[in-house]
Amino acid sequence: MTVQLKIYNESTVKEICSDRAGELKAWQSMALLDARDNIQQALADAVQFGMRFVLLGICEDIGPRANLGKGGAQYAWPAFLQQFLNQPHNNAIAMQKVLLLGEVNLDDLMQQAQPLDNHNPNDLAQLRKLCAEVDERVEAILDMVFKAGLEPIIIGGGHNNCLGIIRSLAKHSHSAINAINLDPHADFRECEGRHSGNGFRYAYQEQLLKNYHVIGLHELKNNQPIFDAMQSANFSYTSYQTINVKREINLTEATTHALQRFDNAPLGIEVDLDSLTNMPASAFNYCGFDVSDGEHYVYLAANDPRSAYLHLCEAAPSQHSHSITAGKLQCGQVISALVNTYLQTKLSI
Ligand SMILES: N=CN[C@@H](CCC(=O)O)C(=O)O
Repeated sequence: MTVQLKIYNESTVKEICSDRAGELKAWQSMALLDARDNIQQALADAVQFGMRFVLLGICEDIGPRANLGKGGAQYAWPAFLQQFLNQPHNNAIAMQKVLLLGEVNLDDLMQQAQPLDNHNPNDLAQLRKLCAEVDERVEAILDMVFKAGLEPIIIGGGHNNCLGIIRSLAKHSHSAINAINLDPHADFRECEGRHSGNGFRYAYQEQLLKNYHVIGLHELKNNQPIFDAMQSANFSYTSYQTINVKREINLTEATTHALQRFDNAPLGIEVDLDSLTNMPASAFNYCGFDVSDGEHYVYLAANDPRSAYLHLCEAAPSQHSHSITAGKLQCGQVISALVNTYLQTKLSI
């Protein structure tokens, strides 16, 4: 299979970046892949040159739409880049260790998905088939990233993309993996065709997910079969109600206890941006966590030496109630804050 990857070069980056005399911006300190070479070799060379992290974008809303949800998740990655690349560079984060790889090439699939109406059963089935194709493309790129020994940060698109990431990491580590997820939804719906609400269920069915814990799962935003399936898989959660309503346990304790229960298998850090209050997303949430809670969760999980990737998904700038411009600013800033937290934490351990 040809790897469907749009590798960024200087001109891609310059289109969205600005400069200022007397200061360095993040983009001026980061590396791009030298795409003249074979990609796998170029990634290996990047490691030799001191790269540790890879930024990879996924510009799709096929998964959320295939889950009967709303579109717009394809705009999260460019919104993130606009903010993140233009932030000033200083000693707080060694951006020299960050490789801006590019984005999964999904242009053809997005084009096929564009006219489909998820209220029409035939179109819905087609969206789910396209989502399975997205899975394959995500997996193929991550195979190269993990093989090179790089740590990916995957941004944009729906939560469906956890499956491609988990398949790749499990293959690379020759074992099922563990995942922690800040999310009001378990995304453990039945395997009825691929979409953003069943990535962890498929991973479990494929025996790629050993243990799975959801932080902030909303007791009233998941159907009973999801709770039953989570229980029979022996997976766990700490509910939003337990943390924020009854306040029986705080976010720090909930996350720390969950991390302590995992074994030594590689760990995926998952954040559904709809866990945060007022984030533009398909499942817009007025009853969620603050941005600083999200940062704290990422900080705790990134401090765990088993953590192997960060996946930030479901933000959809076009779902902002005022304008897509306001949505891009909000998604860009919040996703950047989570990436900054991850990098600062990982670089300090
Ligand atoms: N990844 C999110 N899944 C949720 C929300 C669906 C939506 O409204 O987009 C779910 O399946 O319930």
